[in-house]
Amino acid sequence: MENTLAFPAGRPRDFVAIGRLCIDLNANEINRPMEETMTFTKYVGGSPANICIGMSRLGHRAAFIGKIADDQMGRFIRSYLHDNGIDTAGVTTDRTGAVTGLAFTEIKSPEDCSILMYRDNAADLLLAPEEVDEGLIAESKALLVSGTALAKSPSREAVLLALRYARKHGTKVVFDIDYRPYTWTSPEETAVYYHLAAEKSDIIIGTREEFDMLERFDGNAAHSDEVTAAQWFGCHAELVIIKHGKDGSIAYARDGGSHRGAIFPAKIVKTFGAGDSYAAGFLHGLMQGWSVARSMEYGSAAASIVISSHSCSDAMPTAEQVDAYIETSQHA
Ligand SMILES: Nc1ncnc2c1ncn2[C@@H]1O[C@H](COP(=O)(O)OP(=O)(O)OP(=O)(O)O)[C@@H](O)[C@H]1O
Ligand SMILES: O=C(O)C[C@@H](O)[C@H](O)C(=O)CO
Repeated sequence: MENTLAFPAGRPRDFVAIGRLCIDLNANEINRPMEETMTFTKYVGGSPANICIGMSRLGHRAAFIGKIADDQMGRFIRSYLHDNGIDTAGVTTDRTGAVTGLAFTEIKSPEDCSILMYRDNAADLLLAPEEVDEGLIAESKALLVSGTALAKSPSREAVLLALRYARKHGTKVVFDIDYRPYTWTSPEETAVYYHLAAEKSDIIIGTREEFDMLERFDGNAAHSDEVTAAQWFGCHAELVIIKHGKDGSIAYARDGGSHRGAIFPAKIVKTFGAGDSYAAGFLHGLMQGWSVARSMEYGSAAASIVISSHSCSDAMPTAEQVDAYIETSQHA
């Protein structure tokens, strides 16, 4: 299954992400409920932030468009992005007293993990359309849109404007559906706004459940991956990737090709972070011009590295780490 995606050439930046910047507080006392957890380790979090950090770790010139709180957590996030080589010129600071979203993670067992979200008055959802830098998008080969940023205004309008800029400048749009129920008011609202983004996207990545959210009004009652792919090829999509957890992933191309990606073995600490690291590894491969199958393999290896780690952002691997993981796994 060949990679026919033609990312625009000759641009100063490879990748720009728009959306959530938050803080992960991952339980240190794992394999127990959060009621029994007394200490946490702080990491930068937020799905698009994790993916952007992953892309930068893999050697890409990356930037972020978002909003942080005017407090210690906001300053920590900005410093971390900067220290990881990410251009933060597009990250604005809220001046209204908004706070940083917190993601408390509970690791009851390697397979039983959950996230307790504190998202009231989160700064990231206050990103306004006039704060979206058209030049950042025009100068980038790809724009990553993370679905949760569509959950509330004015972030919703900011994302829709970013999509317009991307289409105007030929910047490839990657829509990571990223459904997090805590921010939405209803599944119907979610489906309507997800649709507006998916219709303008070149690559759509999501789990089966996330596509079901997106396609709520589209009659895919059988939850068919093939029906999902065909629907989005009718819009702008060139690639549709459906993630299936430990059962791997499947990719469909507009030209009719498809490929089922396997997983790599992992000494799982926690399962979350798999999607973000998979997306970073997969997009890295596509932007290198690799085949879809090899890109999926890279994403899967990156995912296994991150789910074998305590953090998401901190654990995002370099290309050398992914290469070594693949090499070791193939000889195991
Ligand atoms: N238990 C596992 N073992 C090995 N690889 C896994 C496992 N779970 C997920 N992966 C890999 O990560 C990819 C994405 O995982 P998943 O389908 O859970 O996405 P997600 O739900 O978006 O992840 P997240 O939990 O970060 O939200 C899978 O397609 C697979 O390649
Ligand atoms: O995206 C979120 O809000 C949660 C993330 O911060 C966390 O790292 C995670 O769940 C990654 O998938």
